Amino acid sequence: MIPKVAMIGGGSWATAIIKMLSDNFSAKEIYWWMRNAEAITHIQKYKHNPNYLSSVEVRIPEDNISDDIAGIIKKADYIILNVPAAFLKETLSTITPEQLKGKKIVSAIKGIVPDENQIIGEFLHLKYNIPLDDILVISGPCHAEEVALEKLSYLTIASVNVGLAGFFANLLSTRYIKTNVSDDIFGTEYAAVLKNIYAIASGICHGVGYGDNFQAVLISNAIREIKRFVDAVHPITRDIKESAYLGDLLVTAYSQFSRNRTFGNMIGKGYTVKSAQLEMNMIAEGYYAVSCMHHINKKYKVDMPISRAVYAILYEKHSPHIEMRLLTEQLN
Ligand SMILES: NC(=O)c1ccc[n+]([C@@H]2O[C@H](COP(=O)([O-])OP(=O)(O)OC[C@H]3O[C@@H](n4cnc5c(N)ncnc54)[C@H](O)[C@@H]3O)[C@@H](O)[C@H]2O)c1
Ligand SMILES: O=P(O)(O)OC[C@H](O)CO
Repeated sequence: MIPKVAMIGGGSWATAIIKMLSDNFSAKEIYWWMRNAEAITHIQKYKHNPNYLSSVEVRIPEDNISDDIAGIIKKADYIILNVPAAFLKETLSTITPEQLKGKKIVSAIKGIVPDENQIIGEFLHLKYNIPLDDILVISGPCHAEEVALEKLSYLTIASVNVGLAGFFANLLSTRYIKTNVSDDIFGTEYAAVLKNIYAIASGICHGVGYGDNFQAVLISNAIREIKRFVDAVHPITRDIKESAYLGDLLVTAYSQFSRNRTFGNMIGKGYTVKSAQLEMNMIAEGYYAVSCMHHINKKYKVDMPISRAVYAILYEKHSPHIEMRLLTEQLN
């Protein structure tokens, strides 16, 4: 049977994954939901997303693109969730567990559901009764902008059902996309959430004037912070140096394309949170994630000085200069 894959979300990562699915040679039907009706009309007419990665040619049938989320979900057996975590509940607000029953749900989101303080897999399992065996996670290191340029990139597909992860990985592989499979769904998700926070820290440091030497210290402390946290939440044997953990942290903390780093840089340079957000047409997930992590870590009590400093700057209005100066005393 030909797999039917639906993309939920119209941003840059959604556009990049649509490109991968289209460039992959195996037979499949692709459906695409986005909330912006004007963008849909534009894509149907001109074959390009007007708002994100507009150089990417969209080669799916016009009728397969719609703003009717229930209709799109009904047609597909693989549903890729790809809106920022802050909007996931709102996006799925009209969808019932019954409508998702029997479908494989793939999270391309790197964030935490606000209020629930749950990673996406947990949220899908608890709120929509999706069996863990039917949940998959797509992780990087991979930036949408480089996918658009067909720069060689590696993805990790995680699921407790590694056979399913392997099958789905084969739908994404192309000349420029290589895929790995992992069974560490919780560690992969949490590491992806945390690295956005450390990329904000990296941007703040750059913004207040620290150089590459200190940034290297910050990031080597950040990977240890990630390891402490994922080991506390889901203690299995894992190599934190694998690309899905360390690689994802490095690309987000150093890349010119990173929204989180760009956002942090603006905060370091003195922008308020609101003005930095207005300046960017894109979402820095780490801003929302650091607040959720602050609450989640009340339970685990893991030592996370970098995450705590970012929270203090973004949510308690502490001075980036002072907070980063205090942080330097805690790193090694
Ligand atoms: N861009 C990347 O390179 C990349 C890579 C890996 C993972 N991700 C993850 O993919 C997810 C989607 O991010 P993105 O990069 O595509 O986002 P983006 O910043 O490119 O686009 C923003 C998206 O948010 C949507 N949006 C904005 N306001 C909304 C609202 N009120 N309600 C519903 N939707 C709204 C927009 O329609 C658009 O789809 C995030 O979790 C991100 O961490 C992104
Ligand atoms: O790299 P950023 O900061 O654009 O974040 C988006 C995704 O989380 C990348 O993995």
